[in-house]
Amino acid sequence: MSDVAPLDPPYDLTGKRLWVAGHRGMVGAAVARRLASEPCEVVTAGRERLDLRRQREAEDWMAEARPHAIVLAAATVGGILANQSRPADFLHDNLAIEANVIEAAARVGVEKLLLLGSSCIYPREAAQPIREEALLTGPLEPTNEWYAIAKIAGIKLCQAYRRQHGRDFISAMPTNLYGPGDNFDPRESHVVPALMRRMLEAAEQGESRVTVWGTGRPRREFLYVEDCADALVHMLKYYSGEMHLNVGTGEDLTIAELARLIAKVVGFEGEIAFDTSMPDGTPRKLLDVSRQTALGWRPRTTLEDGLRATRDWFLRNRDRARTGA
Ligand SMILES: NC(=O)C1=CN([C@@H]2O[C@H](COP(=O)(O)OP(=O)(O)OC[C@H]3O[C@@H](n4cnc5c(N)ncnc54)[C@H](OP(=O)(O)O)[C@@H]3O)[C@@H](O)[C@H]2O)C=CC1
Ligand SMILES: C[C@H]1O[C@H](OP(=O)(O)OP(=O)(O)OC[C@H]2O[C@@H](n3cnc4c(=O)[nH]c(N)nc43)[C@H](O)[C@@H]2O)[C@@H](O)[C@@H](O)C1=O
Repeated sequence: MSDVAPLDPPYDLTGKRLWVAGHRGMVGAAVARRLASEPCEVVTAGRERLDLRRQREAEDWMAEARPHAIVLAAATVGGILANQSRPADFLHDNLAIEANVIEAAARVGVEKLLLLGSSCIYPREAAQPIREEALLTGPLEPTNEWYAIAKIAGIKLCQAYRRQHGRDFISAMPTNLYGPGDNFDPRESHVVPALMRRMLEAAEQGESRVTVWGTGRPRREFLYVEDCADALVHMLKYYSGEMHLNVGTGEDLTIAELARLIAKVVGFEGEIAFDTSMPDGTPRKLLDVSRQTALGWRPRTTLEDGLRATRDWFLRNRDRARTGA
């Protein structure tokens, strides 16, 4: 038995103004696409006008836009190497964005706010599958502790504003995501876009070998971003509570298995080598998705189908995808 049940009646999006913060990013763009089929208005502002690390800019925008609800998908985001090499950016930027948006939202009386966290908030050695209660029960994974601390602070801000000011601010902890709009820059990216691009280019150039970072033994769970966006909209409508909620598939695989699947999807037939001088990161982070299931949501896209759709998006959008070029 789960301790969550869908809100009845749900939070009604009809006629509401929803601000998607981070609408040009992979998740924010998918949320904006998903909201197009809801009876609400989506408002957005680009970073050139609104840098959410600046409190004044966040406050001025909130006073002007007056959203009823917010999906906070703006963040400094990156894969294992980006996290390791830019600890100050990952800690400072994310703390500042969360604090500024949440405080400004509370001031103007925003009805509902959904904060995006990440499965890296959990202890490195958490029991698998990871239940929400594992938060703050042990040491974090060193490669991403800076980012994790900021995301944990975000969860706590939502809880604190709920307790002190009665705000319906909730938080979602998605597993590793991938899909259209992902970052394909090799130093910044997560594993799916990194390997997809490396293997596509190797196949195109007739290379016989690609290198995968680490031992290939860590296990990861991957959720297609369009499914994630659907889960987030479901949460907005059907969830209210202090507890952060896991968002995932409940299934994982090793990085070596993922590499073989990506090779199949992009048509790379050469050798897959492992560079063990690169970090493995967390050995495993499989989410327990019982609460998500109890809320009435489950994912639709298989990993192989999602990888095919991501490949097709990348091939169609090479000129505008983030590649670090
Ligand atoms: N990708 C993943 O695997 C996972 C992501 N998440 C979470 O989902 C959320 C979105 O991630 P994702 O879409 O992958 O990341 P992206 O890097 O694709 O998008 C991040 C977005 O945030 C915006 N942004 C960053 N800094 C600022 C700032 N200072 N002011 C205003 N806007 C800013 C970016 O704007 P611009 O376009 O101008 O750069 C961009 O639109 C994050 O909170 C992340 O933690 C959670 C689990 C896994
Ligand atoms: C979503 C999550 O993302 C980050 O954590 P992570 O799960 O470790 O993310 P990752 O996708 O970068 O790596 C997954 C695994 O894959 C291996 N791997 C192989 N080859 C490549 C490769 O070429 N690039 C990358 N990036 N990883 C590779 C890599 O060594 C690791 O074992 C957090 O920092 C944090 O930001 C967070 O929340």
